[in-house]
Amino acid sequence: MAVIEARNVVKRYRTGGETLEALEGIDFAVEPGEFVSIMGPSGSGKTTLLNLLGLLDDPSEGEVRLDGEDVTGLSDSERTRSRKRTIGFVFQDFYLVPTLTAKENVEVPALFDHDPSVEERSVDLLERMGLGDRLDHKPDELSGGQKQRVAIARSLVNEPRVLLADEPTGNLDRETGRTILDEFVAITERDVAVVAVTHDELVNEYVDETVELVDGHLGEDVPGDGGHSSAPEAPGSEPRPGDGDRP
Ligand SMILES: Nc1ncnc2c1ncn2[C@@H]1O[C@H](COP(=O)(O)OP(=O)(O)OP(=O)(O)O)[C@@H](O)[C@H]1O
Repeated sequence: MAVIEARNVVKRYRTGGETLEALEGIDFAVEPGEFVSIMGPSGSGKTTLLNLLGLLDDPSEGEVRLDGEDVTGLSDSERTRSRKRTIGFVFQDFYLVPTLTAKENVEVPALFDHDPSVEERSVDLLERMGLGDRLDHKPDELSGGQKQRVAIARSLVNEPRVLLADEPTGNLDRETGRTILDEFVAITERDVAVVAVTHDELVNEYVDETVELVDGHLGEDVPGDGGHSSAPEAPGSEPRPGDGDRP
């Protein structure tokens, strides 16, 4: 069953007396462990769709389902709870807190849970991302790719089942982009679904499927290269730093 699904979703924005239909009836679903990219020209509705899938915004019509349950009618607090339990976000600009260390940044989404295991989870995630020797570095002491990996670790701290990423390789050089995409593939191997909005063709070497958005419509689905099962340059199944410590 799909972990997250949009059914016939329409999104209209009203500004200055005008109505713009940004999404015109979208059906989209992602299964656990699937890696899907959403591509399309600027203004085609990609971020709008990602925000709806991430329960950051409500559709004007249609349904968004988490684990088969329609979440469109939920109250704000119920929706926040569902979002926190199920969904992690990776933003293009990282949004790390400059005064906090890498370890503290990863702990931020779990801060109010008073969960004593959060520090251990943070260290574990950063080690998995190959940042075991950068735990106490602040963002301005890290490279772009390292910052992105801290942001990915942070998105995973509440053990989400879906990771939504907006232009995850947008600010990175190619080699660092590949490292990040390898991380995503490794995450899907833990049954987390990954949805990435992107303009970057490199992403398509790694995904199971690419969907095209054009003017608020979905075009044809294109099977990806299935990086995590076949592409030799996508070694998602290789051991990652820190994996050896895991049971
Ligand atoms: N809050 C808003 N209010 C009014 N119009 C909006 C709002 N957000 C987006 N739009 C409009 O909806 C359409 C889709 O925008 P969206 O940001 O989803 O596109 P996108 O495909 O992510 O674009 P890009 O690749 O440039 O980020 C655009 O025409 C945009 O101007």
